[in-house]
Amino acid sequence: MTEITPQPVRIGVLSTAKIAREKVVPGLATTPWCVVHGISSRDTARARAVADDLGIPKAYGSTEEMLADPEIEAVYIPLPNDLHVDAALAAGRAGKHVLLEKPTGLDAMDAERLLEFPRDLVFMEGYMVRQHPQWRMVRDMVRAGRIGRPLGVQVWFSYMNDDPDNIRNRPETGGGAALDIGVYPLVVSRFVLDAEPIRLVAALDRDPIFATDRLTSVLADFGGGLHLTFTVSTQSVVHQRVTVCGTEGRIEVVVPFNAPLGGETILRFDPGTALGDASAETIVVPACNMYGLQGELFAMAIRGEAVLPYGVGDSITQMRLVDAIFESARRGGWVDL
Ligand SMILES: NC(=O)C1=CN([C@@H]2O[C@H](COP(=O)(O)OP(=O)(O)OC[C@H]3O[C@@H](n4cnc5c(N)ncnc54)[C@H](OP(=O)(O)O)[C@@H]3O)[C@@H](O)[C@H]2O)C=CC1
Ligand SMILES: O=C1CO[C@H](CO)[C@@H](O)[C@@H]1O
Repeated sequence: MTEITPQPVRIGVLSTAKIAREKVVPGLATTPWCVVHGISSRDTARARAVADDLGIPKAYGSTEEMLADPEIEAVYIPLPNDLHVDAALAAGRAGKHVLLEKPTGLDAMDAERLLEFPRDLVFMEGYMVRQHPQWRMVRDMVRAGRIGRPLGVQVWFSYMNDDPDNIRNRPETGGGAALDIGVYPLVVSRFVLDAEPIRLVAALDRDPIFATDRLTSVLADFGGGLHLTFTVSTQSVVHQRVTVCGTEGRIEVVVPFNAPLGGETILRFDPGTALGDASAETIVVPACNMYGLQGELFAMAIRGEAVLPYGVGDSITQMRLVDAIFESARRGGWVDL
């Protein structure tokens, strides 16, 4: 049988962001479904230098220049969070499909503007964790009843970043723990539990200089005796771990969010018959590049070879949850969703 070679989707990368240079562009090179054809920057020389470095044919000195190029079919948007929605809408107006970095924008009102994104173009948000097989495995195990009746998800996710110039430490660029990483516990628990939170309560601590939330803890009630608890921090020892617990077992996701690219990852399944980790079984998840898998799904959807399970509606839901975190912290109580 002849194998059909896809016509690769020509993607333009909208900025020389660190995530683009270090992870997403190399990830996109792992799939035959797309090719990075151009990169733009506020600075033409920077775009050219990064293009040469990464083997990208075209470089542009502005977003507008790249969006005007008919050779670019789709764009990947790794801009500061406050620029996400405007850039996605501009790309849509130019007829380009969009892969938008998380979080969608600054808040739900910002995200709702994406309802104007053309329906005949593909829109995908870059929650790369949903493409990692380790999360598919966890969801399959939960669905198969391996942990009995699910009761809750517990998450810690933190890093140390005290650089005042970093977009994560600037309120005007959508900085802070909730927006940068609080979105991940929400997205993975909604993914593995196949359920939505009905209310939440949150506490947060703001950096006195940056004014961003640097330590944010949330209890989200999914109803029916199902809870998510998480803490995220931008100024803590680096750590990330997720435990999904049920009546008959628990699954620990050892590197849940920044899973190594091209390296194995580990899940631990523990039926809880002995204390500590004594009864835990180690499950090795084969190496993969989740940014490559994400780009492949995006490109396949553009070519009509895949249907995306999430669209703008899901992005708005995520941002409503983040809004509720801030509202709860402000009001000091439960917020119904
Ligand atoms: N999914 C994931 O794993 C990750 C996602 N992200 C997301 O990607 C996005 C970018 O993050 P990150 O790579 O850390 O950010 P960077 O600060 O490294 O990159 C942002 C880029 O945006 C461009 N830019 C345009 N206008 C501005 C402006 N006014 N201020 C600053 N930069 C501007 C700059 O590129 P230029 O100079 O070329 O114009 C800059 O390099 C964020 O939304 C973040 O949440 C980040 C890391 C991982
Ligand atoms: O989305 C992201 C992936 O994780 C990082 C933390 O380790 C974040 O800072 C980044 O924005």
